[in-house]
Amino acid sequence: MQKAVPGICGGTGKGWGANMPQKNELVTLDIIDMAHDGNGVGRLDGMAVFVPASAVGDRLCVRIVKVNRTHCYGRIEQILRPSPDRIEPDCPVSRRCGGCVFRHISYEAELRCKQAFVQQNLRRIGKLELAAEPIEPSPVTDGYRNKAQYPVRMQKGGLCAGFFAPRTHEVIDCHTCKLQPPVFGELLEAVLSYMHTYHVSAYDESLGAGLIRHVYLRRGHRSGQIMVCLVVNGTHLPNENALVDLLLSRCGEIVSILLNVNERNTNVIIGEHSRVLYGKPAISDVLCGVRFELSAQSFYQVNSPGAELLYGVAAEFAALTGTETLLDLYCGAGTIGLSLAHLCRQVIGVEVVPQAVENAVANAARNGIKNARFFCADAGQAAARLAREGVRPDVIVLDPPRKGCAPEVLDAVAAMAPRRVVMVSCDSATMARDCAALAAAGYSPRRCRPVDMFPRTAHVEAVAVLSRLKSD
Ligand SMILES: C[S@@+](CC[C@H](N)C(=O)[O-])C[C@H]1O[C@@H](n2cnc3c(N)ncnc32)[C@H](O)[C@@H]1O
Repeated sequence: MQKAVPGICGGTGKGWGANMPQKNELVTLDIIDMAHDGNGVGRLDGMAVFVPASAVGDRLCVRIVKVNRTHCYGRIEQILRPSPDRIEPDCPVSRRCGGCVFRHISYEAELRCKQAFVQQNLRRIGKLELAAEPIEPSPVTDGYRNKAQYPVRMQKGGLCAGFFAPRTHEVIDCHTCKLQPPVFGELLEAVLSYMHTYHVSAYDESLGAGLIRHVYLRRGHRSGQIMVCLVVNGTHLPNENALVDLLLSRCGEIVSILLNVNERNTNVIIGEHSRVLYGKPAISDVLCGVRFELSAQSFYQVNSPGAELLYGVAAEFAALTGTETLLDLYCGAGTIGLSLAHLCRQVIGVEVVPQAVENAVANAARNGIKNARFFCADAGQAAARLAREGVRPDVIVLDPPRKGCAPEVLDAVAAMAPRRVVMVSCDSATMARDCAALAAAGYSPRRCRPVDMFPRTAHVEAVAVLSRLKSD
């Protein structure tokens, strides 16, 4: 336990003993670990204190800002002795926007944290005795995002656009983000200037009124093609031609300008229907040597050089020989399956978003890939149906959203008895849980390797492979 140090951080000097820390008290704290959301962790009488923007090795004067029964939260008042991992943060809003929780430590230190997060999840959640292989660093750590979704709101009498502050719908006004290419900031400012000129309103979620909700931008990393999609609480915008002319005058890489209609009271950003204001309904990009068409609704990994690494690890773990049937569940626009199609006999892809499936089908055709077919269905229902129909894939790739696989998906996967299951996941906690469920169903987790797809943020991707214990 660290006692408050009188004089240094203005603490009371009292020993904590069995006393609970009190809100607003100042304590001296050594940071000894990192939590999965990027907060540093210190201990007061065994009670965990979570401190944003701290680093292992820091000695801090911390103000207690929230006390719960088992843990509390603190805010740095003074750094008494800095961690050797510390660097000067290079973003003025990183603390407030909550995206880049690691801007204050070196990338090497961030990678060590992420390696430990994945390892802890395998052990604590999955109860798996599997050593995570060394993390693959991202080839790029800034400007890597190929997609941005800026909320637009009226705040304090002015137009604001940027990012939601953590756990709120308060918009942090920020037009440039180090994780995004600079052209995204220029396009956002063009939209705001159009809104000023033509008095176009921003969405007000408390009233369900106002027009522009989000500015959604996507840029093909290899192709350079840009999509500008305005998510609108309505079907039309004033002076649409002026908006198009302004955007095109600011950026020569735009191939698609869309008006996406979202009139629902929902946190889901993109609505179902889009109208083309200029160019094409989709952009294209090249990933792993395959050209992909991408609509606004289609999932596409946000860090393209990182995605090539990720898919490379998935390919290594899938160990295809050319004879296999590969089932790609949660396939998005078909990126994993199509990048592996030349290594197997056939690919079956399943995805729930219709526009992504349309993209996947078109992507197979435009790349001359004839051994891939795609279904629009819920992964659980499709897997159960394929299992009932006697489809026996040799390898199944699972790349679910953050919440992981539904139990019925894992049951159907086990019923199809593939030789190997490759799990690709952006949440190693749910991945560990799902690996444990497959282990209970007769699969042995063999390897796991983290891949850092999201530098400077708390997120990390991981790939695992499990093989069937019983061969029949
Ligand atoms: C993490 S993304 C992976 C997509 C693709 N494998 C890739 O790397 O681009 C997860 C995908 O699962 C889809 N999805 C979410 N829930 C689903 C469900 N219940 N059934 C099928 N697909 C689902 C999402 O639309 C998204 O495309």
